[in-house]
Amino acid sequence: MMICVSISESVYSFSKRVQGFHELVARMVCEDYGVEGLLNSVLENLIYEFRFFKYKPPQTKVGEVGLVAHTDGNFITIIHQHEVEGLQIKTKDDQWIDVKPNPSSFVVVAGDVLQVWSNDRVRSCEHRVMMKEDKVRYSVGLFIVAQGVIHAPEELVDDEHPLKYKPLDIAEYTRFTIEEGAARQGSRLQAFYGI
Ligand SMILES: O=C(O)CCC(=O)C(=O)O
Ligand SMILES: [Fe+2]
Repeated sequence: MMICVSISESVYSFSKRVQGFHELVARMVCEDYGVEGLLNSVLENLIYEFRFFKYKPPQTKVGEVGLVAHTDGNFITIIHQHEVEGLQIKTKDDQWIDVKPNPSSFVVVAGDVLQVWSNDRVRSCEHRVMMKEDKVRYSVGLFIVAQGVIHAPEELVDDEHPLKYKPLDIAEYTRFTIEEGAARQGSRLQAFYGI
């Protein structure tokens, strides 16, 4: 029982710190696009889900897929890998690059909802897990999830950036991403909007 209490306290305090880091990232995004006045309304509409992942060592060969390529359907995800590598990010020129684990580093992954909110200024990032070492792999992620209906603020719509997406109903999009599953080829956001 004591162990449970101390684990839940540790998880809570760790996730609170990562939440603080996310708030900094959100501030940087808003400042970068000249909409710092919107920061509070963006943050107010978010909830935080902390998830733990455990990947078995590769069953047949080293270099097995642990998690298929996908973009996250939420706003932003912050990932931390514990010791064993595996996370890969796809670059703009379609190259997969390894993200090496480091005790003090976190990976900030833009999700589909940030792409909609930013009117395509920030693109959701394709990533996957490749099991390259013959070891169990642990990672944690703080999934920052928007609620309600998300649309690009008018400040981010202009002649150079015409409105790209109709308002996104998060509940409807979540249902769609669950039905499509992570294994779908191509962008779920594009499929949802039929573009
Ligand atoms: O385990 C990881 O490093 C990534 C997990 C992930 O991308 C996800 O659950 O969406
Ligand atoms: Fe992901």
